[in-house]
Amino acid sequence: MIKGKVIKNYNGYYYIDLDLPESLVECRRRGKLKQKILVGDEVEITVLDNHTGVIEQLLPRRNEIRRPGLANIDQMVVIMAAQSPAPNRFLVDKMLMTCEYAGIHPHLCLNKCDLDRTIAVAYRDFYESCGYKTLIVSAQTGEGMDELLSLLPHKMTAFAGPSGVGKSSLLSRILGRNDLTIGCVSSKIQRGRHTTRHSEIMKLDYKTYVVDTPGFSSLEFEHLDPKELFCLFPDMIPYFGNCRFSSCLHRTEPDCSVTRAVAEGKIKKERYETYCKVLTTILERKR
Ligand SMILES: Nc1nc2c(ncn2[C@@H]2O[C@H](COP(=O)(O)OP(=O)(O)OP(=O)(O)O)[C@@H](O)[C@H]2O)c(=O)[nH]1
Ligand SMILES: [Zn+2]
Repeated sequence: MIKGKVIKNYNGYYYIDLDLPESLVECRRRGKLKQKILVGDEVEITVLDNHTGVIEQLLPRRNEIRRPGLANIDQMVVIMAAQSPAPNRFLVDKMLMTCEYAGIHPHLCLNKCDLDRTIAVAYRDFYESCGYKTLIVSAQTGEGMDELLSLLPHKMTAFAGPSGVGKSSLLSRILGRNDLTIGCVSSKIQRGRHTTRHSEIMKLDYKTYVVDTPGFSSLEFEHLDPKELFCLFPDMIPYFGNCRFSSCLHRTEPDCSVTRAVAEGKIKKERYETYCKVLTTILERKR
């Protein structure tokens, strides 16, 4: 059996990249294999002839997201625009939290810096000080593209962001700079707004993949235990654990190490506000 990666799932066929030259194999799955297979999954296959085969086994997943279904994402680039549409800190926070929840390492990318550099720099300074790598780019002028490209080798990188921020434009630039070794063309990412979108991984180079995540938005956090919410804010974690009450949710409780850190400016007020806002939603839904 040979190991490969599912890069596309279409009409019951799985397209497996074996990471060899010219090695895209069209596979069916073995009937007894009951688990759902996602794009991004690592599998073991039997090759039947030149380019067809059978998936025999699903290998363990490192992480997964549901909408769209994708597995084994090494990093997520959360894209916002510096302008049109205007960025929104609460939305950025929620997307970062969604990545943290899924166990995916996020970076932030401010596109359209040609339209408003001041906003882009303000976002970068803010999120870099929260510990997130933040890039300033322009798909239009090409500024910052080298730094973005330097993040990609030997990883599977997913791109997410609200509509209109320039995901397709950035991906086209990324793909245009590289030879695609398998039959995926960049026109595939220029689909219309209302067509059915399925995730398809595009291969840039050896072990280097990019994937758009249409429909990936922030998680609804209603199923999260209120006590776990804190773990989704890596910048706040160092101040956690010294509260008087072990049940502390860090709002109005006395002698709380988190609210103290906010008052001392060690935790950013805006991040703490996101925490409180999401916590309120979780608590209301639990009622
Ligand atoms: N000024 C400027 N415009 C840009 C830039 N990147 C993208 N745009 C424009 O922004 C608009 C939206 O870009 P898309 O690449 O379609 O955005 P998207 O995020 O893929 O949008 P959806 O397909 O709706 O998810 C287009 O008109 C692009 O030409 C940029 O860096 N600067
Ligand atoms: Zn507390």
